[in-house]
Amino acid sequence: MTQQTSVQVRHNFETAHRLPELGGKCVNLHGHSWWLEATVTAVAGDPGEVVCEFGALKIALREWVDVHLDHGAMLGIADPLLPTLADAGRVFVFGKDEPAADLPWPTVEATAHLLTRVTTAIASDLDPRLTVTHVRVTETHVNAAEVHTT
Ligand SMILES: Nc1nc2c(c(=O)[nH]1)N=C([C@H](O)[C@H](O)COP(=O)(O)OP(=O)(O)OP(=O)(O)O)CN2
Repeated sequence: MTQQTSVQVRHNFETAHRLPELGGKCVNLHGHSWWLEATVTAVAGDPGEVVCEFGALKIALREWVDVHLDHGAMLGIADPLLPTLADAGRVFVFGKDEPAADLPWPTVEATAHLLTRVTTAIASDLDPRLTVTHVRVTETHVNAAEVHTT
């Protein structure tokens, strides 16, 4: 029987986004208090073994989120507001900035995939045997997206 042990960390960020392709109220530039929950798994480790040290994982994850997203805006590359806002402060551009160059709009689903990639790179740097098995991104108290990897 293969056993897997996971650990989970959380981080929050205050970030605006705009989804003109969805229509309705999402065309307005608006902010959310986002939460990221990332689950990192060690495959077939010793049951007494530490999966990864929480501090190292959180420092790296918080740094990426805080430098790229926190108190900034997430916009799509095709957003007509981009030229106006690009030089006005922190703007993360979906459809352009890595690792979201293939994700055209900053939906909660795309944000979950972006943060899965970021967490995967960080976990891999800490220990190549780690995998990121679950990432949940919450944009409001009632809206969230999850990425599961197997
Ligand atoms: N599949 C998706 N649908 C929507 C997304 C998204 O990222 N993926 N995003 C939004 C908007 O960001 C919007 O802010 C949230 O929309 P909505 O839930 O409709 O609005 P409220 O937060 O005001 O929710 P209430 O339950 O009506 O209070 C929209 N859709």
